[in-house]
Amino acid sequence: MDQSKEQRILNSVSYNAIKGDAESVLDCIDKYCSQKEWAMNVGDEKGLILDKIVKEADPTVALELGTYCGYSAVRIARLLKPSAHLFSIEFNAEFVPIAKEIIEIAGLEDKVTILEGHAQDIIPQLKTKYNVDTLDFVFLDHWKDRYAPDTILLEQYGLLRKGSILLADNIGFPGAPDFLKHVRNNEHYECTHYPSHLEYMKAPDAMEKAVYLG
Ligand SMILES: Nc1ncnc2c1ncn2CCCCCNC(=O)c1cc(-c2ccc(F)cc2)cc(O)c1O
Ligand SMILES: [Mg+2]
Repeated sequence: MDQSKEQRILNSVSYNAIKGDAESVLDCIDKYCSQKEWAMNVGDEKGLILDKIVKEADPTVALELGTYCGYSAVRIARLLKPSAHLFSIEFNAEFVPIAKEIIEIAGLEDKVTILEGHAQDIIPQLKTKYNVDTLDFVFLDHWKDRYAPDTILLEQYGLLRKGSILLADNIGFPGAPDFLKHVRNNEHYECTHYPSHLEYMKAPDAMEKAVYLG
């Protein structure tokens, strides 16, 4: 059976990255996906915006929706302080082992827990099953039409606190209009728009930061 694109990305990281060096893992994926095969990692340009917001948030508990190959999990986890942890939810069973391997090559396996399943099924379990109190930072990068309903779930399950920072990928393309409608002109959120470009392409894209005000 032919290997998948995601398996080929893992092969490239495994062969070219320096073990335990998160930066080299990111550089390897960005190089492969800009020169060989496009893939839906947040990428180097939007990755700098992600870095900036993670540093600003300095989260103790972070959540990512949509792990894919683990690129943004490595990007986030490499910036976390020693006591901090990232939960990343991925529903595609084929991607989970690949992401786990890439996160391990980056030496960040102790900082990241990948939870397999749909966000809408796992979010309700975060407090009871995963001992989460509230989330300091959430990166939304899964199905674009799930951003809004899953944000509402986070609110309803008391997982957001005054100052929790949400950052959403692909506000420009593929777009997440319902999410923008939910957080903008909403007294419970303070929003900031970050224009950028689609990963590894010239096409415009953007990210949206939404700070929960309680
Ligand atoms: N825990 C969970 N719950 C629900 N869904 C879950 C999930 N875990 C995973 N998924 C399912 C996510 C599937 C991938 C989501 N991301 C995307 O669909 C995505 C697409 C593009 C794109 C751009 C230009 C194009 F021409 C084509 C595609 C770019 C991006 O940066 C994207 O993030
Ligand atoms: Mg994305």
